[in-house]
Amino acid sequence: MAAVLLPPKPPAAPRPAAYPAATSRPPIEPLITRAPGLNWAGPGDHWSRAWGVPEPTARPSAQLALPSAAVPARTPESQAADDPTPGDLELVRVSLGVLEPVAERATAHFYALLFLNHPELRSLFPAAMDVQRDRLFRALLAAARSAADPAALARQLYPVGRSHRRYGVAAEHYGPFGECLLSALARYCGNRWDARTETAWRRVYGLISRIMRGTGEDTAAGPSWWQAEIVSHEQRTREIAVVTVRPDQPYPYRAGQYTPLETPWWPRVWRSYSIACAPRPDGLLTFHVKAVPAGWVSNALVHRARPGDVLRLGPPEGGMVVDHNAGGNLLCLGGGTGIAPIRALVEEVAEQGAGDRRVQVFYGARRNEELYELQPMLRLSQQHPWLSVHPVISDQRTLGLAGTLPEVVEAHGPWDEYDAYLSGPAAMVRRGVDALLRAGVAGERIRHDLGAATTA
Ligand SMILES: NC(=O)C1=CN([C@@H]2O[C@H](COP(=O)(O)OP(=O)(O)OC[C@H]3O[C@@H](n4cnc5c(N)ncnc54)[C@H](O)[C@@H]3O)[C@@H](O)[C@H]2O)C=CC1
Repeated sequence: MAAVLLPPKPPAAPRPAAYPAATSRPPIEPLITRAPGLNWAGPGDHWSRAWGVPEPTARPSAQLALPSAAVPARTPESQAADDPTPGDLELVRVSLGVLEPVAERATAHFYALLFLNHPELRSLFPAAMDVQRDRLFRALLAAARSAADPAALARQLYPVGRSHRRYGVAAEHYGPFGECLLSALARYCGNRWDARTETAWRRVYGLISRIMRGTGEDTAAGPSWWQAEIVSHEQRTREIAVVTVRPDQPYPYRAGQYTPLETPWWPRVWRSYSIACAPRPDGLLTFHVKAVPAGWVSNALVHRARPGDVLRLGPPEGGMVVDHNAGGNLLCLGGGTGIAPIRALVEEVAEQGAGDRRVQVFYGARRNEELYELQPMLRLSQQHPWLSVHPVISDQRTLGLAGTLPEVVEAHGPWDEYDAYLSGPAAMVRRGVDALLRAGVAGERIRHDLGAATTA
């Protein structure tokens, strides 16, 4: 019943080589500057520079430079360059067991050391560290657990290395990260920390940082971020906006994928949004955004963003894509703004040719007025005889089918001849998967990117 992730294919339509530069606008004051308690790093930090200059170029690798009483015959630098031995991996595994119960305190100690000894690195992190706090440290620990399988480790670290590039992490930062990581580990491993354990961790961290630097410098993989100027901002309801942007260079993706997005109002805070259109010849991308309570990015996008403002996009992610060679019928459940990727999938089927496919879209909301994308979806169904669009309302009894999406779709089964795509609130997707399984859809034919796209 897990999502089936297909590898993305190159975009169908060729794109122009470059787009016009973003319109010049007065600088935006990040909202974080009005919340001094959140520790805003200030103008001139890495984020600010990221908006004005090209991506960082690859610099010579920095080696770990730790004061060490480890193994006298070897320098710390040369130890970090060795691959870990089976004995090293066992020592790392044992120390991870010791660290697990105190991971929270070790994390806090790691960041305290990092920001105290390297205040210039503070600006690589979001102003509010609540979500971020565990991320880097936990990612490093998770990577250390996988170090026995270098191929799996490389797969695990590839997206991490790529995303660190858009956070402004450069090759020379890996030395300070490693230095503080080892100090935090040493402190929280207590008397289980000795010279051999330190050497083992140096080698494991050396391996991790070599892979991360390699993926970060993999320019063949394309840019690690795009600047994208807002070209239209349509307020569909009080809380929902449809935002269209023009990336500064071609942005290859597949319908059904989502993109990490950063606004100038909340530097270094990235949220994922599904792209609500199939790749277009003019290269524009559309997003559906609902302002949710305490959602910094979504509120800024709905209530502040205007044409001319410039966002940053990360590379596309997600595998909720259609296999156009397979040709089966498609059943799509879009709940609320979860209709965004469903619309993109329908457009892509229209471009590629539906053939014998039938496509059934169940589009759910709590109230009539929240079906903000119903008219465009109905127009598509009038243009394409293979497409049916069914509005579903759960909290009113006035329009379309009555009930929650999972209930209604299950009642209209069986669906055993369909591939299913779900997008919307997490609870809806989970219940939807269960309902589809009961309605005869095979688990491997159910696709979603649960939890990936967000509106916060
Ligand atoms: N903006 C985007 O690009 C995307 C957004 N999403 C996610 O979609 C969600 C959309 O939120 P809203 O528009 O506020 O949706 P909503 O809360 O108004 O609900 C939309 C639909 O889902 C059903 N539903 C909600 N909770 C349910 C439950 N527990 N069991 C069964 N059905 C349930 C409702 O009955 C309604 O039909 C957000 O969580 C967002 O993160 C997902 C993919 C893309």
